[in-house]
Amino acid sequence: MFEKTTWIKLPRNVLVGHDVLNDLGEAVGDLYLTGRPLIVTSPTPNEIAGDRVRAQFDDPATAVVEEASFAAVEELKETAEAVDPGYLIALGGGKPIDIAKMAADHLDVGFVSVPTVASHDGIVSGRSSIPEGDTRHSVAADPPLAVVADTTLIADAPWRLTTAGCADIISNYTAVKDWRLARRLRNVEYSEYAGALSEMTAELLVENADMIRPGLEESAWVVVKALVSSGVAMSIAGSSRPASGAEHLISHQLDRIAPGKALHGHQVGVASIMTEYLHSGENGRWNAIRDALAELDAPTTAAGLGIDDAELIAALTSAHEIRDRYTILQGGINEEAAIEVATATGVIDG
Ligand SMILES: NC(=O)C1=CN([C@@H]2O[C@H](COP(=O)(O)OP(=O)(O)OC[C@H]3O[C@@H](n4cnc5c(N)ncnc54)[C@H](OP(=O)(O)O)[C@@H]3O)[C@@H](O)[C@H]2O)C=CC1
Ligand SMILES: O=C(CO)COP(=O)(O)O
Ligand SMILES: [Zn+2]
Repeated sequence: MFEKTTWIKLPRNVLVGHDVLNDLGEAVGDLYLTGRPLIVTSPTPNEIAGDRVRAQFDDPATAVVEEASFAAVEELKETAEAVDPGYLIALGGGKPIDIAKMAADHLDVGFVSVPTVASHDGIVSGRSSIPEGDTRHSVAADPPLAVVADTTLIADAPWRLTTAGCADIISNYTAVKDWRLARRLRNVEYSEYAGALSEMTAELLVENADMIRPGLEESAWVVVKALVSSGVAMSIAGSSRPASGAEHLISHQLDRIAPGKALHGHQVGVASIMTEYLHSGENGRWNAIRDALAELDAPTTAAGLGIDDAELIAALTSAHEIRDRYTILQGGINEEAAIEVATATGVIDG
């Protein structure tokens, strides 16, 4: 008997463009939600856009989160108990969006994502990534009911956050290679649709890297659209597989070994250069990944990430231990081989 079931949860409305923050109320109205909104934001986006958001709703409440942590999720749930919102609106970067996403799941209400930076694909996905101690938990949750991404705001945000978003997308290229490898060697469930969408998104960004420039609204638009595609690919797959392979394992290890030194997207970008080399050897496309990152002003070396060579090698050699996800690093890479790949790709000087 045929027993497969596919349940894909996707945002219903995705609005990307010039001044679309002014259309947030209308986009939310179109979702037929009831009750008052609780706006979950952090200090800077609250200052930049909080009033414009509040002005579009009756009786809105606001919670300002300062850090991404499980304690912040619990605190937000307590606020929600007092406020009794019908839904949450997450306004800001990954920090308030992840907190709102997780709290919305626990509270069994929907949430709307209003990113003010294009820093990684978590701003549109159904996954929260919350640090706790020296580990990072990747938690499944429902994706946003709608995404409203104002490219005017995002184009004005710090450029390094946008280049991190680009690098997170470029890393999908190796994530899909790892996923296919896992399908071949471990019969891991694989979605052709999600794999193709994710890969195409990364390819498009690599091809158009020279057109993505600071302060340009059109560039913000290209990057946000790519982040949306990547989030959709994860929703189709029902996991982060299309966007998270060995390069993400290395980045998650760097978060433990060298916390707070570099942005998530920048770390996965540098790691992706090396995992592409491991997949395809010296004649593979690792230099196309490196060149696209460089074109976008994203780091391509350990030094560019602000981490020392020993930290990078420690992350490479231990990345396979942190998660049960089959990748090119399955079984681990020894120190000698790690130094070899990092040196051959110019990530360390050797
Ligand atoms: N769900 C997922 O798949 C993933 C989630 N993450 C998580 O996301 C978080 C990191 O994401 P990131 O977006 O960098 O985090 P933040 O939300 O902390 O945003 C980054 C910085 O940008 C500021 N900011 C936000 N909007 C603007 C703007 N329009 N102009 C100027 N500054 C602005 C914030 O200020 P301020 O703090 O003052 O508000 C903050 O200092 C981490 O918590 C990480 O764990 C990372 C990768 C994947
Ligand atoms: O960052 C992500 C995709 O870009 C999420 O992946 P993880 O599941 O590894 O946290
Ligand atoms: Zn990522």
